[in-house]
Amino acid sequence: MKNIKIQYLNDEIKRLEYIDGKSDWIDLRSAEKVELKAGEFKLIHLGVAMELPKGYEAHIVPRSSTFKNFGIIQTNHCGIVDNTYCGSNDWWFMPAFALRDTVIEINDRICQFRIQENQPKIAFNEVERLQAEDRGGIGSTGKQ
Ligand SMILES: O=c1ccn([C@H]2C[C@H](O)[C@@H](COP(=O)(O)OP(=O)(O)OP(=O)(O)O)O2)c(=O)[nH]1
Repeated sequence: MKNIKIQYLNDEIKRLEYIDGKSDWIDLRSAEKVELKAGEFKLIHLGVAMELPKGYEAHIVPRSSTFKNFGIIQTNHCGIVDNTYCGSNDWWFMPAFALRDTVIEINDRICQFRIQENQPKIAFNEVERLQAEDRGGIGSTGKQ
């Protein structure tokens, strides 16, 4: 079990819930009423800021139903919340692009997140030519 310090924007925001035994992804809600026209972009306030456990980051993705419900896509596809994004002004946002006119109400569940351990430290060792057997590049296994 990990404990996460969390700050909410106001009392109106429904509190986050970890639902044991279902999906371990946690739904995030819009903290504002958002009206977007087709083709508009907005960083939608998610109403939370968190101090993630040491050595963890968070990944934010849309819910599967988000496009059907709201006609928006998350422009960064997967948002990464770094461990250092942990202070009182470090609010979480969903960067959203509307493909149709849409209205998102306060507390609508628009995306989801989970925490994940940081990768190990990495050193890049440059070589002239890799010696491992190659796969023939992208698309080499065909269509079916
Ligand atoms: O969907 C997202 C993605 C990121 N963030 C926050 C957490 C993250 O730690 C910070 C910066 O994200 P990132 O490093 O991906 O963005 P950047 O464009 O490189 O901004 P910065 O200059 O702040 O690093 O923004 C969100 O709230 N939502």
